[in-house]
Order: sequence, then structure tokens, then C-alpha cells
Amino acid sequence: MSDDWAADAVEGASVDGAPAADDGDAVREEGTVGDAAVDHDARVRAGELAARIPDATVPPLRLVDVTKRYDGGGGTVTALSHVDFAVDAGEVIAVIGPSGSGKSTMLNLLGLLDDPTEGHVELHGSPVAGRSERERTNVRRETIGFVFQDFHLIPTLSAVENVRLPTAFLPGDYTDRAVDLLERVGLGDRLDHTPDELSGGQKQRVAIARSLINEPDVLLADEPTGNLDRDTGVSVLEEIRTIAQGGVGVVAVTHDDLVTEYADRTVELVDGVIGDA
Ligand SMILES: Nc1ncnc2c1ncn2[C@@H]1O[C@H](COP(=O)(O)OP(=O)(O)OP(=O)(O)O)[C@@H](O)[C@H]1O
Repeated sequence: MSDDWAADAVEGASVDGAPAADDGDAVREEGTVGDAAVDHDARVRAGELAARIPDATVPPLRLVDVTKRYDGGGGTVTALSHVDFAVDAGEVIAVIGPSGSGKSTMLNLLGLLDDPTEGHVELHGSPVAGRSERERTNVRRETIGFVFQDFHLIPTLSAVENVRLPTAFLPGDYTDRAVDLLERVGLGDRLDHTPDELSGGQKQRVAIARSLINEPDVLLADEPTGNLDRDTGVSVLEEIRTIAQGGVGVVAVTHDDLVTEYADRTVELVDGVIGDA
């Protein structure tokens, strides 16, 4: 799983991934004559704007009665069974469960990297099914940030270069934003350090800053403290809490009790069935 995730996190976003900033201009140019045209123009733009602003009462990411089965040489495995799950803006959810219980499968579905066999994944209340691979990739880049146990930083790039990497093919220069994010996670004095010049906790902070470069609504974290000692884990989790306070929903798959201490709620998967822990 991590390879897919890593590819997505560090791959530059395509130009198609840029926000549709020009749509309003196109509409404005059409309605240039008379008050009626101007009113129409304003109404169209207001409607478009409303359509782009997420409804705060709708969870940014949701699994609705999701079942996932894998068919392989060894027969059919039901990895998830009738899972209902939603992450709200600003909450931190820990997902725990024994090995093989379906945690990675669930993260793959939440990350739009795989499709359920039954049920559906909703993004801001709209089903993801039926969208083209390109739409899905774009929407993933605009909506979801990924953080991994082993950081997945590019060793030859500095902290700033790693953080702005997902924007490589977007118009504009994201260096200032990358610097701001690194300052936010306490690395303002490590901007030009490469990963091997950083501690484990600092690397994870760079990875967290990178996950935020596209202003995601949801952060998906796979064992975010897995490679960190307890004190470093605490500081990374405090950072994650601060990010959630800014309105980002966080889902962290973990075996670490520390993560559950920092979570607003913990859910447990057992044999693909979800329940409160
Ligand atoms: N591609 C696949 N093909 C067939 N079976 C799979 C596939 N991926 C996962 N499984 C099976 O689905 C079940 C859930 O796997 P999953 O990787 O989601 O568990 P997990 O809770 O993340 O485990 P771990 O904590 O060990 O990483 C397991 O029984 C696993 O063997």
C-alpha cells in the first residue's frame, strides 16, 4: 500500500489538478451587455461559488456500507464488511485493529486509491464512483494529504524542496507557502537541510508540512509515530492536533496507544468489521 501512497504524495500535481480559477472569468466575459446580463452573471458566479464551498455539515470523507473483497489465488478474502465511517472536519480518529483486520484496506479506500466491492465512498457528500482516473487523481490531490510511517522524503532534496514537491507542475511558486508550513511545524531553521541532516521527528514534520501544501480537508496517516520514540511521537501528535484544530479531519491507522490518547475517538477493526474501541 505504501508505495501507492508514496507515489501520490510526492508526485507533482498535474496542471489539470489546479483549481478551476478561470471558470468565473469565462462566465463574466459572456455576460457583458446590460443589467440583466450582469445579474445573470452574478447569480451564475454565486451558484458556482456555493458549489465549491464544502457544506460544513457534510463529512469531507465517508464510507457508506462498504464491503471490500479480494479475489486471488487463495480464494476470496472479505477485508471489510459493511463498514460505515465518516471523518468530520477538525476531528482526529485513530483506527486500530490486529494485523489483517482491514486497516490498510480502509485507508486505501479513504485515499481513493481503490474501490469498494459494495457500498460507496463519498467526498463532501458526493459519491466517488464513476469519476475518471484523472478526476479522481485531481480530487485526491486537492482534498487528501498523506503521511507515512517512514516519511517518504526525497533524500536529495532540501526540506523546502520536499514540501513544495507536490506542487511541481502547478502554476505559480509555492516556495513561500512551503517555508510558512515548515515554520508552522517548528522547522524554520532547517529549511535547507536534507532528510539525512534531520532527526526522525523532524523528518516526520517535513512530511506533515508536505501533506498540507495542497490545503487538504483530510489527512490520512499510516502509523505516523511508528518510527519515532515516545517524546518525538508526542511532539508530532501535538502538531497533528494543531492541524486538526485548523479544520482538517485526520484519520490515523496505528498500533501506538499514544495516538489513541491524542485522538478524539478511536475505532477498531476486527475481521473487517468496524466498531467503537
Ligand atoms: N491485494 C490483496 N489480495 C488479497 N487479499 C488481500 C489483499 N490485500 C489485503 N488482503 C487481505 O485482506 C485482509 C485485510 O488486509 P489489510 O492489509 O487491510 O490488513 P491490516 O489491518 O492493514 O493489516 P496489518 O496491520 O498487518 O498491516 C487480510 O486478510 C489480507 O490478507
